[in-house]
Amino acid sequence: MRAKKLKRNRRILDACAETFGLADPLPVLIDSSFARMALRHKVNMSDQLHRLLDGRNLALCTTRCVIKECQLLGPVMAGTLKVLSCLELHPCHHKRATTAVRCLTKALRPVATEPTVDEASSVSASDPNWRPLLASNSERLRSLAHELTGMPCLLLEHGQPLLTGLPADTRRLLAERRLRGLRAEADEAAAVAAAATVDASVLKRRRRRQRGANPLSCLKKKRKRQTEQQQQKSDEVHCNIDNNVDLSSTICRRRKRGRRAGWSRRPWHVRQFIVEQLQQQFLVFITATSPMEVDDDLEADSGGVGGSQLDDIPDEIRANLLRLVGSVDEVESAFDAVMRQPYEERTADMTPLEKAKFDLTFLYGMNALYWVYLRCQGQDPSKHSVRSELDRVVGPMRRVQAEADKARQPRIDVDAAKRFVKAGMWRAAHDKARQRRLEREQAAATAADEKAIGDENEEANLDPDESVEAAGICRVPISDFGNQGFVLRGFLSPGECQRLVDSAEASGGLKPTPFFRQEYRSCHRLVLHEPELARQMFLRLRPYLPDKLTFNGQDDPITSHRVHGAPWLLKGNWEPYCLNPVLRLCRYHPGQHFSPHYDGLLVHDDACRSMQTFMVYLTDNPASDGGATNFLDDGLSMSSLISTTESATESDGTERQRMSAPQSQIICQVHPERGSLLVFNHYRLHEGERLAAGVKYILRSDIMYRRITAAPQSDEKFREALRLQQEAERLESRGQADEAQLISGSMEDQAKEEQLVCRTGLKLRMRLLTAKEAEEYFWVALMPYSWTNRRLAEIIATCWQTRTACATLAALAAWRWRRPVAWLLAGALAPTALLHSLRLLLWLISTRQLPDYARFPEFWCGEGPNRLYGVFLDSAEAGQQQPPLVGTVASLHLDGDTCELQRLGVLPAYRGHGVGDAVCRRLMRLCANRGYRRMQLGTTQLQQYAVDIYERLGFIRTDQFTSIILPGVPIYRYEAELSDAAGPLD
Ligand SMILES: O=C(O)CCC(=O)C(=O)O
Ligand SMILES: [Fe+2]
Repeated sequence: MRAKKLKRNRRILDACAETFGLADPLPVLIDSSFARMALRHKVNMSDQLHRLLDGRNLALCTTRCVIKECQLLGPVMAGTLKVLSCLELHPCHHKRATTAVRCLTKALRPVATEPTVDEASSVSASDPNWRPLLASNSERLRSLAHELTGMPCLLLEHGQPLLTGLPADTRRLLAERRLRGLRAEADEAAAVAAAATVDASVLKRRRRRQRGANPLSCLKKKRKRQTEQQQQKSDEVHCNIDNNVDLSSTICRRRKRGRRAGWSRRPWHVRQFIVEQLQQQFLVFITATSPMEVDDDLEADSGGVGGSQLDDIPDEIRANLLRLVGSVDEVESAFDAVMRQPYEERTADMTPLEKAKFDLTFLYGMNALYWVYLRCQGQDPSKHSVRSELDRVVGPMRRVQAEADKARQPRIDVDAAKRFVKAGMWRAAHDKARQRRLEREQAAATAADEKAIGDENEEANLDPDESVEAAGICRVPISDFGNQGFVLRGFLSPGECQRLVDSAEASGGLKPTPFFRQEYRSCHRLVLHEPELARQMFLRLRPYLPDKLTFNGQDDPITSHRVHGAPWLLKGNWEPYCLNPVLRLCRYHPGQHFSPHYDGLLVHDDACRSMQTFMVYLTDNPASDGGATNFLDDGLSMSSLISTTESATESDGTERQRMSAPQSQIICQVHPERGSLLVFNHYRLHEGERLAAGVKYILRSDIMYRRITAAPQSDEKFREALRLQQEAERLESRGQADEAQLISGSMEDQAKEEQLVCRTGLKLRMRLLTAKEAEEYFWVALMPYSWTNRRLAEIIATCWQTRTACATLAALAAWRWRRPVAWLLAGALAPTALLHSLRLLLWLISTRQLPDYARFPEFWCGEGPNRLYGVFLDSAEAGQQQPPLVGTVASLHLDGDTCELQRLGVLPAYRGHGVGDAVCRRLMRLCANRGYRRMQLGTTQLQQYAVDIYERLGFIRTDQFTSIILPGVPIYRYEAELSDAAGPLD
């Protein structure tokens, strides 16, 4: 028999002996299924079981009822009967034979071990340690035996006897015993501490004793010659871990053999080990800190330590202790949840990706726990081999995450796109062209010229015969937009437009846009990836685009060029170089529209980004049918747009709500003309007007620009900071908080700041706080409240103070001159004043009780993607060491893919510059990049500045109510979709 197997069996039996004590000889109850198998495979039961069970003395026995049942089964069981008859009889007390299962179940029950006088047997059932092993090939019986005895069982598999593992209850019992042992040790330490001063050496010795290789390591161990002392030390560690479990070899074996059936049991030991170690540290710490008693139910209650003892511990230590106990509990319950189900069962329904994620997370979790353990020991885990172990796991985790991310980007409807291509109606022209070229070649007429034309169009998707060049593209300006917006009439030929429309319809992929409310956008869309078509359209467009755009970094680029972006990132010359190959084909039916918006932009990096929208109308829609593209004045409040939300009954009888711009806000209109191209800078507020009749199709893309001059040297640091910050955010949003922390840590302080220019050219420094900074800046969180407070006070001053003063004066007058009118006046004013004081009081109380207010540090400083992210703004006056804080904004994780914008506040002196818009837009992008799809917020009618900002940014009011705190003041709930906000930070 293999040594490993023997070792395992020995460990199991030792554990049983430690938990229950084992009788000698060890009774083995054999049932007919086991005996039958033994007979079939010619197994000598006493010999083989003796060897299997580590050479222990065994007493093989059976019961009368088992034999009786065999007799009843007749000649089939004759051989088995013979085998069973050779065994000793365990007294089963059944005067009338019962079924073997019932009899064995009773025999296995510890209470059934009382001997009877009349039944002589060599099996000593009077022994209090009498706890038999069941030998049975019946699974049902074995699981019953596990429950009743807590002992492992024996079975025969392919003629080989096997010992099953320890039942879960026994393992738990064993762990408790060990924990109790540890407590006793800790109590001893307490006694020593009480007798003399704290014996620091105890702690010191413990700390040294635990040092050693990471038992969770999967790396190959370096063979070292151990000194006697080291050997002793490692023995101690192993005896602390578990007499029977060598964790490193366990994990290694798992890696080598894959996940066999026994795998799921192993991490239980790991968990037990870590939990024990943490608790042990905790106990030792408490006993060493003060000579007090440690409550026996330490881990049972919430705090873990009795109230009176808690009082003796200094505040800062107490909080840490309680957190430690709480964390240990959490760890335990998390592991329990995972371990409750066998591995195979738990992962049965998982996709390979989910399975890989589960495995890696588990591995990462175990190593992370060991990291915690080392920290508890006072060691620096970053210098320990657990560090390399964690690093090693992170690589595959990243790859798995990258795969998962891919799955989360179902932007292009691949099937529809394939059908679009397959339908090939718009490619027909290309095939036709090729055919003609071949014919022409064959005819060898005007070979050189024609071949040149043919080559040019070889891969063309656009129709060479319907060349718009011939018809002439006509450039038409829009208002005073200049190069920032114009129309190219006849950009696509009618045939090209029709083929695009037909192919889109044939693909069946035109669907409502996901994540958008119908009130906001009701048209249908097909997203395509067509690099060749994009390339050809760009070649046609290129002559009409400026050769370069120049940003000097001084002027306000947003007003002069109307593109999104920070000036320091835009500074320099840019040239148009391609169209975004991701094309969006939209269809409007009567009643459908697209509310006022700014188009999203595509940023590859700081040298390559989109700046202009490319939009071709594929249909003619006369002005009387609506459906124009309206350019809007964005200097006006968005609230006017919201207020024009209207409800209309469409021709099909459906009732539709729609947000649209009022006439007064429209600067100019472009009516759809088949084949016309509309080019305009992204940062132009516009809308797709409601279509009244007919069908409208458009094809949309983005014009990409790239840098032609080097980025300014001085901005190197900023770019690096931006890259690091994005990387940290990416990691953090994937739950790799530790790594994100490392990256954040490597960012220099100054580099963490970004420059932001607001609408009126005001430059600000914007800062994303780290958890640590957030803790330090905690007080800042109160600012928006104090502003609200001030605003409220202003309101109240106009009524409450004046009314109180009036009421007091009236009362004085009435008292002095005894005028009934004054009495009446005082009586009328006093209750209103009282009511307002009451309101103020209520507001103050509720402010302090707001859940997010109370838990603010927790949100700011908690790990993981649920954190609240804050952006703080300083004025960026040159040379100012400590620039004043001018505003805050933050975001709070709500649930799933929804977050909440909170604490937007801009000092009154800085309002009206577009600061609020800029930071909110930035926050929306940050949140969208983190995977949030929706952002909600709550505000009141009193905060008109904020309301305007939200509405400008596309937030839609979803609810309105009044609360007891501010009676009569409407409270609004707003919501915005973030799906278009995602993208690299610019
Ligand atoms: O349909 C229109 O006229 C406007 C469409 C639009 O703005 C867009 O798709 O982004
Ligand atoms: Fe648009």
